[in-house]
Amino acid sequence: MPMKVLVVDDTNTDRLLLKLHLSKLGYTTLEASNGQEAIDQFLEHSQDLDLILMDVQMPYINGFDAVRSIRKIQEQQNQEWLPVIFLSASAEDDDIEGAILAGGDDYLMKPISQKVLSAKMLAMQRIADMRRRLVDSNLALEQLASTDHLTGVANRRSFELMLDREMSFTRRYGVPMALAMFDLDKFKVVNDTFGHDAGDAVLAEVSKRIKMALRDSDIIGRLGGEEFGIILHNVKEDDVFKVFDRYRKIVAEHPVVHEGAEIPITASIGVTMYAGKLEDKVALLKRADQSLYEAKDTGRNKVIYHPL
Ligand SMILES: Nc1nc2c(ncn2[C@@H]2O[C@H](COP(=O)(O)OP(=O)(O)OP(=O)(O)O)[C@@H](O)[C@H]2O)c(=O)[nH]1
Repeated sequence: MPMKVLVVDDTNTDRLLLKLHLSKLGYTTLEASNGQEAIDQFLEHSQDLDLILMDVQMPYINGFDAVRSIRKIQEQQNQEWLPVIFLSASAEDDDIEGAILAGGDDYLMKPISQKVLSAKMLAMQRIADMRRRLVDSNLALEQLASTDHLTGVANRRSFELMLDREMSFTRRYGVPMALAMFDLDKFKVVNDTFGHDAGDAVLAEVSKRIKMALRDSDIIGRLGGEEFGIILHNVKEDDVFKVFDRYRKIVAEHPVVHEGAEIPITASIGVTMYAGKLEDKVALLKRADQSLYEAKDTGRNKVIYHPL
C-alpha cells in the first residue's frame, strides 16, 4: 500500500513542489503550512499516516518543536513509531544532531534533489511495509493468545481482563452488569458415552449457540474444562434471570448431533450482579460460583440468581 505522507512547509511553492513530486511517485499526501497545523493534522490522521516531511525553519512553532510535541503525544497514547524526515537549508552538524534529538529519523538538504527524495521515500516505504507487517502479526498473536482454540471464544486470561474492564465501567458510569458461571451437566458422562471428540464437539456447539444469542456488548469466555463465564453488559436486575434461563433453554432444547449420534445436554448457571460497590473480581466470581454450586446441588439444568 502506498504511504500517506504529511508535508509540512510554510513556503507555499516548496510545499506544492514536494506534494507534486510525491504524487507523481504514487504517494498520498496531506499538507500543513505551520507547526500547529502539522500537530492538528497528525492528531486527525495518526491512525493511517506513514511519514512526516517537516520543514525546520518555520515561524512560531518550528519543525523541531512540532515534532517534539508529536513525539510526546505518541508516547502518551502509546502509539507506534512514525518516521519523520526534516527538511532544512542548513548543513551544520549541530542542526543535524538537533533534528535527531528532536525525534527525527533523517535529514534532507534544501533545495531538495528529486533523486535523493525518491530514494529516501523508497527506504521509508520499506520501513512502513515492515511496520505494517509487524502490527498485523502482533494483532494475530494477541488474538491467538486470548482465544480458546477449541471453541473460538475468549480464554480465561482474556475473559478476566474483560471482566476487570466491565467492572470499572460499572463503577465509573453506574451501569449494572451481570456475571454468570455456566457449567455443562454430567459432562464426564458425555465423554465416557460418546467419546472425547464428541465432548469437544459439544463444547464448540454450545459456545456457538450462546455466542449467537448474546448481544454484541456481552461477553463469553471459556474458564476451563466444561465451564464458561458470561458477562451481560448494562442489564436490568428484573431481566437477569429471564436472559440466563433463555440461554439454559437454548442449550437444553436440542441435542448436539455428532457423527449421527444425538447427545442430550443441559447446563447449570450461577448468576450474580454487580452494581459498582467496592468489591473485587475475586469476590464477584466467588458469588457466581456459589450460585452455580447451588444449581448443581439442587438438580442441575437450572439458573440460580439471588438478587443482591
Ligand atoms: N471432551 C472434552 N472434555 C473435557 C474438556 N475439558 C474438560 N473435559 C471433561 O469434562 C469433565 C468434567 O467432569 P466433572 O468436573 O466431573 O463434572 P461433570 O461430569 O460435568 O458433572 P457436574 O459438573 O457435576 O454436572 C471431565 O470428564 C473432563 O475430562 C475438553 O476440552 N474436551
